[in-house]
Amino acid sequence: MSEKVRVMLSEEAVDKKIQEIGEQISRDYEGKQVHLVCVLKGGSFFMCELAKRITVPVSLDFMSVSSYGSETKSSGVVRIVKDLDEPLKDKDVLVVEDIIDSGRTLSYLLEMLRDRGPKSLKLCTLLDKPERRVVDVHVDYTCFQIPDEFVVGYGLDYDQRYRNLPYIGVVEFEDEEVID
Ligand SMILES: O=P(O)(O)OC[C@H]1O[C@H](OP(=O)(O)OP(=O)(O)O)[C@H](O)[C@@H]1O
Ligand code: HPA
Ligand SMILES: [Mg+2]
Repeated sequence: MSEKVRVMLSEEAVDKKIQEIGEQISRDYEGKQVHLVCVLKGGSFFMCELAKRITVPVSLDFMSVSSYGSETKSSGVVRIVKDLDEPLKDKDVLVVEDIIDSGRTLSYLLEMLRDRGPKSLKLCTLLDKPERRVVDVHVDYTCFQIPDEFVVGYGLDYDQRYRNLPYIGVVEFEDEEVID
């Protein structure tokens, strides 16, 4: 089997939308400092691009939770692999994710972060696959709603590969040509 990636959202389309969302966040948080919480690894590319486009003061922190392993669907088990360095008490926290799929990861995470006493807690995602939702999650900022296809690029992986693609694509599998 060989793989190729079909483009779903071009680099230009993604960049343009991140700029728009960055401007919207800058307006909504005017006069405040926004504390971005990146969910590793998937959220890292989006978080960096988004942070560059926010014009109010920004601070950053990172956490890592694991729910998928090398599978293409959620196991439903969410495990904290790396916790945040800083407390969230009285901060205006914006969680930054690459994708909301079943909603299991974020519903678990938001509940846990809310217990830490942030002044406000909002969620921003690059991609949302509403058809796949199993657990309800309120998303404050969504760049793109996409159909139920397994996507890669801009931080999203297939078995840890393709995160570095500067666009969103779909991996297509093809049979190798048989050479005799
Ligand atoms: O809505 P859900 O069904 O819970 O799926 C979304 C989560 O799954 C992926 O992370 P993954 O656990 O694969 O880790 P990664 O970010 O390191 O790739 C993705 O980055 C989201 O965090
Ligand atoms: O479509 C996806 N691609 C990569 N990782 C994911 N995690 C949940 N959904 C996806
Ligand atoms: Mg992943």
